[in-house]
Amino acid sequence: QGTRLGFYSNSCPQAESIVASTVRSHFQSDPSIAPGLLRMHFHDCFVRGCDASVLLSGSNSERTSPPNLSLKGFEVIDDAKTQLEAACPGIVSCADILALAARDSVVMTSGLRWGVPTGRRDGTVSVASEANDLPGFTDSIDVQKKKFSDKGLNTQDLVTLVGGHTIGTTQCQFFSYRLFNFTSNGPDSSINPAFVSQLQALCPQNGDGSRRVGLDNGSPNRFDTSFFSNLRNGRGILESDQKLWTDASTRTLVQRFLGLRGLLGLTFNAEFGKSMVKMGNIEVKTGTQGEIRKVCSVVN
Ligand code: HEM
Ligand SMILES: [Ca+2]
Ligand SMILES: [Ca+2]
Repeated sequence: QGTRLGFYSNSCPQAESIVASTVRSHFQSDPSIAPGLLRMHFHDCFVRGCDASVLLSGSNSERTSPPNLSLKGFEVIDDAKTQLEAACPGIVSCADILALAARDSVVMTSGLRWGVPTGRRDGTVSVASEANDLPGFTDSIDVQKKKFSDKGLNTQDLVTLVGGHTIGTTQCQFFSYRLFNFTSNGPDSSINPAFVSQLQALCPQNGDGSRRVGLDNGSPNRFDTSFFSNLRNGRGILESDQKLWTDASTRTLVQRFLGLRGLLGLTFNAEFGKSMVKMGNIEVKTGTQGEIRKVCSVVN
């Protein structure tokens, strides 16, 4: 693939521990950085590969595109980078810092640890319109599958990785349209009726669209299978999430994560690491491609 475990073991042996301690200390003062960093790595990898293009600032950069406006955790990456430049100048890429920080974020929320292959190099281009490669919350399962397969990820990777919504929050504006006049008969019928009223109370019509609600209403701070149980119970928050249950082709995978009788079980936390390694290798730059940025928000 071009990346490998322990790429920095000789050139910067403290690299992984510096990232881990930085993530831990920020997490202790603000736990919301864990879902923030996981989502940021996904948004990086789906646009020009995992090359830290998402971190570049500028008037027409990816950061200015709608799905990236609510990304969180840039200051964590900058903090880790500052420490790494002091310890091993010019060695550790921003793309690797982000990949490691995403893994450490899952560990902080009680997920299973996986080894992150490293050796990514940083890109020099970031274009807002390319964020179109990212899936949207109204996308059908066919479109979600297509956007993942375009990046070399299969249907199992899709269901597994969207399971990242077991932590973190969404703003009301991304799902409140499901609660009121979704059809002429009212709310989206795939939402459990008892849950509709709870969500209406959290996100009233004409209320503050930037208010935040847990994507996994059962355990928003814990990396577990509760997100998949919710889908089974009509308690998915995003339209795209609930469709993983309403569509037969992805429902079986959700059922396998839930260990439902008669199906070959799949262990979510173990599969998550495997799919993250695949996602983390999307179109990576290695060797002499790209550069090692000195500051993660600007090219050298
Ligand atoms: C069909 C694919 C996906 C769609 C449509 C989607 C959409 C969204 C949306 C709309 C939000 C709310 C953003 C906000 O309100 O700020 C969100 C949050 C989040 N997404 Fe996804 N997502 C998808 C896949 C993924 C994947 C593959 C991962 C990670 C592996 C991921 C990780 C997260 C996390 C952790 C959050 C919470 C962010 C926070 O609390 O700051 N998502 N996603
Ligand atoms: Ca990228
Ligand atoms: Ca959870």
